Amino acid sequence: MASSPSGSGPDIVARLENARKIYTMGSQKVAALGGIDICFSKGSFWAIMGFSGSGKSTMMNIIGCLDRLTSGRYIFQGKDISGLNDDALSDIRLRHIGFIFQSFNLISQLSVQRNIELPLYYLGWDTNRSADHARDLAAMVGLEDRLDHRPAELSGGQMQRVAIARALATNPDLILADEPTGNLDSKTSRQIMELLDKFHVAGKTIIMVTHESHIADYARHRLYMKDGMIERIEGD
Ligand SMILES: Nc1ncnc2c1ncn2[C@@H]1O[C@H](COP(=O)(O)OP(=O)(O)OP(=O)(O)O)[C@@H](O)[C@H]1O
Repeated sequence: MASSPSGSGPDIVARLENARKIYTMGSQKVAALGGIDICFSKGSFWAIMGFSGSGKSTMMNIIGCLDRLTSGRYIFQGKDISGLNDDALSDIRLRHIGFIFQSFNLISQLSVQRNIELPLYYLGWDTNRSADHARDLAAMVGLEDRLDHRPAELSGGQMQRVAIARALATNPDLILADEPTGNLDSKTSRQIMELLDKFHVAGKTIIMVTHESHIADYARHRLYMKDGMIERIEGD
């Protein structure tokens, strides 16, 4: 089974159980997530869609360990991590999750190579080993001849390739992509999606938020959010 609201075992990367996130604004409460059950299997490729305010970012922030549930459980790699503190969550982010953002989020003062090496630096990798690995990753995304460039000297598509290489650097269990083609033209978007698809075919688990249905079509599962709930799931 590729995915389902229920499910357990080693083939599941991430699972939300009755996941609620309530924001309190004065006397008003907003259920950004209203009690969601969903499983993301290893090697699956998901697109999360839905209108503005439907809860997509909230769900990605929870899955990416950037925020905590108000109630319910978040099981990551078989472990309930709902109650972990900020340090433990940031350690999970560093070791197990790769992030790709619409605005690339590269460090402008650092070269392509140094940007890709950054998570390895935080993991304490030896300099030569991380330099070799960064060069291999740059080659995987077609940027082996841009290693010494700064982000400002790259096109948008090339910047997103650097971000993808950086997201892959630690060989994460999960890649989260937030509107990865939001700042790119249609041809470059296609190239970026083909690259992500290549990594999906190689076994990576990818969860992506997008507003664009032709981008969502690259995913094997499409999850539609509405008012903090899962409205429907399409795909095999
Ligand atoms: N920090 C916050 N404080 C209060 N309410 C919030 C907060 N973050 C989100 N919300 C509310 O939670 C609901 C879900 O927001 P969320 O950002 O998850 O939606 P979204 O689907 O990602 O929207 P968009 O497509 O516009 O990014 C919205 O009603 C929003 O106003």
